[in-house]
Amino acid sequence: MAATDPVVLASASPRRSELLELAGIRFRVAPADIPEEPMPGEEAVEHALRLAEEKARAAAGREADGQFFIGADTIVVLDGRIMGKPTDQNDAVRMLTELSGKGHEVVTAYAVLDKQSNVCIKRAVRTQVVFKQLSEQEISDYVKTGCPMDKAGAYAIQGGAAHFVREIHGSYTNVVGLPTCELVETLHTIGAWPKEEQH
Ligand SMILES: Cc1cn([C@H]2C[C@H](O)[C@@H](COP(=O)(O)OP(=O)(O)OP(=O)(O)O)O2)c(=O)[nH]c1=O
Repeated sequence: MAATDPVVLASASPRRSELLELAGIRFRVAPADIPEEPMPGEEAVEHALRLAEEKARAAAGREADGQFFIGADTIVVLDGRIMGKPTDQNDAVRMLTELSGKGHEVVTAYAVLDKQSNVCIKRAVRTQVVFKQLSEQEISDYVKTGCPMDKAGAYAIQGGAAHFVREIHGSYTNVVGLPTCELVETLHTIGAWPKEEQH
């Protein structure tokens, strides 16, 4: 298989597709639906790395075509605790109330699997985010938009929660769902995306 074949993004996240498009990478989408509950005693970064690899391997196992598979997982970590997506609107209010006025970390792990050689490069990137103090009204208005429901930590930095963010240290795209600077480096390393294809 030629190294110029499109990579396969094992993700249903429209944000991840947009970020790959912006990076000029040729890809197609083959979502992987896997259970995302943390295992007992699993630490945050370990959890995200495991899910990223499982997503890449699930898509690779199912798809007849494709050599390089990208899986990713984004979580919000507050005081060492993992926040995934909210289960309902009350859960979203609870998460945003906890994040209000504090700093937290957004971890996105990705895995790039070469199906031919079974080489899998994994990496977790951390971004520090500080929220301003949020009022009950701000939280309730934001949750009513429905935007938090499919987002880790119940917020989208690229959407209606942009003005909640007082500080960000590290990769912005990592918070949105893929650390594209690091991912592009990994795609070069594994031979999935030759430099001459860059836009
Ligand atoms: C913190 C934050 C998360 N998110 C999103 C990125 C991810 O799509 C989502 C975290 O859920 P994930 O389980 O990482 O991804 P997903 O279920 O959307 O897609 P898939 O598993 O198929 O790859 O939260 C934002 O869009 N903006 C943000 O500011």
